[in-house]
Amino acid sequence: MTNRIKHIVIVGGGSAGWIAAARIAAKNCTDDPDGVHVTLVESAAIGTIGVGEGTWPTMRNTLKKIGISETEFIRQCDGAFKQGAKFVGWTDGTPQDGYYHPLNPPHAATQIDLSSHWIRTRIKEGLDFADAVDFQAALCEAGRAPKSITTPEYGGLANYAYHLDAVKFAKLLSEFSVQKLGVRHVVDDVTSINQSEDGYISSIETKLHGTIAGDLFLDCSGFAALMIEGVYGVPFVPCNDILFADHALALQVPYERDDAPVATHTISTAQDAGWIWDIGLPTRRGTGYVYSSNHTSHDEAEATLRRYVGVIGAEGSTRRIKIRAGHRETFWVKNCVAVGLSNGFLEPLEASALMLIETAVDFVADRLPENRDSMTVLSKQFNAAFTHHWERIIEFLKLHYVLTKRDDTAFWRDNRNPGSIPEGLKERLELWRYHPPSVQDFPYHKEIFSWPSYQYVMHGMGFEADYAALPSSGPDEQLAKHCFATVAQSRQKSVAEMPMHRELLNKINQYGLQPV
Ligand SMILES: Cc1cc2nc3c(=O)[nH]c(=O)nc-3n(C[C@H](O)[C@H](O)[C@H](O)COP(=O)(O)OP(=O)(O)OC[C@H]3O[C@@H](n4cnc5c(N)ncnc54)[C@H](O)[C@@H]3O)c2cc1C
Repeated sequence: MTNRIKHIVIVGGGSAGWIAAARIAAKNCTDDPDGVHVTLVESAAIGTIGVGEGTWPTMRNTLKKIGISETEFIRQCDGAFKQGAKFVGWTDGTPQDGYYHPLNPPHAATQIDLSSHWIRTRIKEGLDFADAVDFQAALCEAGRAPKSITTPEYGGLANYAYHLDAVKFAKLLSEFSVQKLGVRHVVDDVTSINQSEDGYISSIETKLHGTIAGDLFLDCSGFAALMIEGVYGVPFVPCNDILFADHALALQVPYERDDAPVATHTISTAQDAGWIWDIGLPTRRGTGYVYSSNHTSHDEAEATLRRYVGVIGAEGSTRRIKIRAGHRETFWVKNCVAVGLSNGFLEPLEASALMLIETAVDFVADRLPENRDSMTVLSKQFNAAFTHHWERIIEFLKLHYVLTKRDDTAFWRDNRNPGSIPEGLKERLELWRYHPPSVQDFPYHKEIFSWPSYQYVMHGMGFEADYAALPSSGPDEQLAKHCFATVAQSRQKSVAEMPMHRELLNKINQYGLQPV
C-alpha cells in the first residue's frame, strides 16, 4: 500500500502535544521498527501556555488509556478532585447568589425528567435544583471527596474530574511517553515547513536537528498555529461579538495553613467586567480574572483580582494572557490536524479546552488513518464534528451570560443584548421555556455539553420556564417523589461517609489508591 501512515510528527509540547503523543503511541506503537512511530518537537525558547488547571471527567479515561496510574498522576501533578463548578454572583449579584453545576447527571435521568416536578414542589421549599436532583452539590459544599482511599483507581461514588498543575502535567506525560511508550522527543525550533507538490506536508526543518519527515502532522504549536495557519492559511473565525472576554490575569495564591481545606469544585465568581476562577490544588490555589478590556482597564482588572485574593495573595505576581476568542474555519487539512490552542480557544468558563484536545486526539489515535485515502474521509468527519463542537460550546458559554439579571455594569447589560446571542441558542431557549432540555435536543453522539449541563445552569440561574402542560400527577408524580426522597437520603449518607477532600489527598500521597 502506498502512502501508508507510519510516522506521526507532533509540533508543540504543551498539554495538547503531549496528550496527543501519549495517546497515539499507547494505542498504535509497538516494537515493530516498521510500525507506527511518533516524534514530538518542541521549542525550548517558546514556552507553553502553562495554565489550564481544570479538566472534565473524560481525563480519567484518557489517563487510563495512556497507562498512567491515578496515584502517580495525583502525586506528580499536584492533582486534586473536581466535582463541578460553583457560580457565584452570576444571577443577580446579591450575597446569596450562587449555584452548582455538578458533574453527576440528575438522578434517574433515563426514567424521568425532574425539572417540572422540582419547579412544582421543591422550589417552594427553597431547595436548589442541583440539591434536589443529586447529592454531588452537597459533597462540594461540605468539602467532601467523590471517593475514598479504598475506592479503586479511576472509580468513584460520584463522577469527578481533576484540578492539576498544567506544567507538571506536561512533564509527567512527556516522561511517560518517552520512557514507556517510545516517543522520540526533539527539543528544537521549527524554522520552516516543507510541502510536496500535492500540497501535503512532507517534513519540517529544525534549527539543530535538520529535516524531520512525516506522514501525518499534528499542529499543537498553540497560538502560533504554525501549520494550520502558517502553511494552509486557514482563517480564524472570531466570536468576540458573542463572548466579550479578551484577557486573563492569572495569580497563584498560597494557603494560609498547610491543612486548609481544598475546594473540590472550581469557584467562578462574577465581577464587574468578567469573572474570577479559583481552583484548589493541594499546595496552592490558582486564581485568575477573565475580563473584557472594553469594559475595564488592565489596572482595574489587576485591582479587582487582588481585592478578591486579599492579603494572602499580595506577594504573588500576576501574568496577563490575551484571549482571542474563536476557532479555525476548518481543522484538518490534507495531512495536518490542528489540536489545542491552534484549533481554537474560548474563555475557560467551563474548562472545555483539555476535553476538546482529548476529543480530537481520541479521533486520531483510535482511527489512525491507514493511508491518504482514508485520511480524506476521516478529515471530513473531523471537520464536521469540530464545527459542531465549537458552535455548541460558544452557545453554552453564552447561556451563562444571557440568563443573568445583573444590570449593574455595561458588561452584563451588553451580554444580554439580543444581537450578541447566537440564533441557535435563542431558538432553543424558546423551546426550553416549555420543554426542559432533553437528550433529543442533543442528537450528536459525542456532545461536549449535553442536557444535564443546560438544566443545571438554567435552573441554577432561575430561568423562567412554563412546564405547566407537562405530566404532573399519576405514576410520574409518584416516581418524582421517590427520586427526591432517594436523593435526600444519598445526600445525607454521602456527606457523612465521604472523607474530607484534603484528608483523601494526603492519604493518596502517602499510601496510594488501589490499582485497577
Ligand atoms: C487563562 C487560561 C486558562 C485556562 N484554563 C483552562 C482550564 O481550566 N481547563 C482547560 O481545559 N483548559 C484551560 N485553558 C486552555 C489550556 O491551557 C490549553 O488548551 C492547553 O494548555 C493546550 O495548549 P497547547 O498545548 O495547545 O499550547 P501551548 O501550551 O501554548 O504549547 C505550544 C507549544 O508549541 C511549541 N512551539 C510553538 N512554536 C514553535 C516552534 N516554532 N518550534 C517548535 N515548537 C514550537 C511551544 O514550544 C509549546 O511547546 C486555559 C487557557 C488559558 C489561556
